Amino acid sequence: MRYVPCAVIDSTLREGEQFARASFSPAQKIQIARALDAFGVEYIEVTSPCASPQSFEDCRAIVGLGLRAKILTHTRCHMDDVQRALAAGVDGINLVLGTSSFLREFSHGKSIDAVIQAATEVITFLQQFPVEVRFSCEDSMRTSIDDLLRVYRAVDALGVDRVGIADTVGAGTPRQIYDLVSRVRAEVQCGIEFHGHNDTGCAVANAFAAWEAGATHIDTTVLGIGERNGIAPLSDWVARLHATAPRLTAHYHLPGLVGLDRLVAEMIGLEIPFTGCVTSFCAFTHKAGIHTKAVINHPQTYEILAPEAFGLTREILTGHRLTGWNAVAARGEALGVHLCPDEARSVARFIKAISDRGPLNQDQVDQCILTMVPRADAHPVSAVVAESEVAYVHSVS
Ligand SMILES: CC(=O)SCCNC(=O)CCNC(=O)[C@H](O)C(C)(C)COP(=O)(O)OP(=O)(O)OC[C@H]1O[C@@H](n2cnc3c(N)ncnc32)[C@H](O)[C@@H]1OP(=O)(O)O
Ligand SMILES: O=C(O)CCC(=O)C(=O)O
Ligand SMILES: [Zn+2]
Repeated sequence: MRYVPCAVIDSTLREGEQFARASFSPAQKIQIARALDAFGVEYIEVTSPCASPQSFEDCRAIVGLGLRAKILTHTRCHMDDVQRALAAGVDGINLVLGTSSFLREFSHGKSIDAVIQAATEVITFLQQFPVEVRFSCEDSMRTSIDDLLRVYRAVDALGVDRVGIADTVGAGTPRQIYDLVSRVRAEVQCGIEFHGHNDTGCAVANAFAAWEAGATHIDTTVLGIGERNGIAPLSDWVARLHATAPRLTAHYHLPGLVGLDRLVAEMIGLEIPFTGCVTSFCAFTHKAGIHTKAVINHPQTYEILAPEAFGLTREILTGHRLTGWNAVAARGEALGVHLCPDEARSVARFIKAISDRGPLNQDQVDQCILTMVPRADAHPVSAVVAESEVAYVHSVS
């Protein structure tokens, strides 16, 4: 299958600012924008300059950095908002207007005809300016397909650069997203941006399905931060794409991902989630003996991504009751100690027995190997683990 490229629109500085714990200072926004640009995202979306006086200043300051990434801002479909966006000097404006009956009734009160009228007024006005224009139907997944296609056809005919499909409440399944994007793909000439929330755990899968169906742009945020529990995390999206088509991630500075996640995690005062595909502390950590034996022989047995591609290294844990002699022997080699299989088995049995009382750290495991191996033949530790030995190993810090 031939995969087509897909641009990332990173919205850490817009959707991410809507995260409960986010409140970025101007300096932090600039740090994030520079780090995203160094990583190589194609677009950076920032909060509407209408949100507050500082939001306008921050938007202008980010535009003024002269980054390679295009700077977009996200505004309501309203003349005042887009005029403010133009004044901030952005490269593009991501217009949004809700089309589901929920939002038409309880948010802005407009009919679909009125939505198209508002879109026409704003998009026509923007065409005098050298800015990219995208029009998104907020809550697309809960909008009737007829209404949705009417709006997309109308704005496509007006010449927008992209339409946006927004799964605003994470309602969609990958199959539904695939079907919807395919329908839209068949109707419009312009690009298609997908923005998917993670309320039901499908954000990355849905983004992937959108791309497979013809979406040209995918929205992400660092760590997935956003309203409620957020959207597709940049690292996870890149991991997914890299595993499928590494040539499509070749232009990104992949080793920059972990620094980006750490930067934002520190700013919001949270840990990088252990579920993070690339950047979690355990993304490349192998534990159980069956796994570690095979990984030592050939990492791809239990790795779909190579940690080296992301500037990271794999870790083999040996100090626990699930360990195996192959992992112990490999650790011995790393310490410059050659263990024959029987010696490694003896040490592994010893580690298993004592780690039934709790895991050992690396120093403790190394002490087991270094202190027991010379004795392994003479006093196999297979039979009984002496209390004194247990105490000794536990006391090694
Ligand atoms: C799903 C999403 O994440 S969409 C993006 C969300 N982003 C934001 O909300 C940005 C931050 N927001 C803000 O700073 C403020 O809400 C502002 C400046 C945009 C508007 O503030 P206010 O004028 O005080 O209005 P408020 O926030 O109470 O309500 C939103 C207004 O926008 C209207 N509105 C909502 N969506 C849209 C839209 N897409 N296009 C045009 N108008 C809209 C609502 O009907 C309401 O209008 P009203 O003033 O006639 O009641
Ligand atoms: O503009 C868009 O496409 C998305 C807006 C948004 O954040 C959402 O609908 O969740
Ligand atoms: Zn959103």
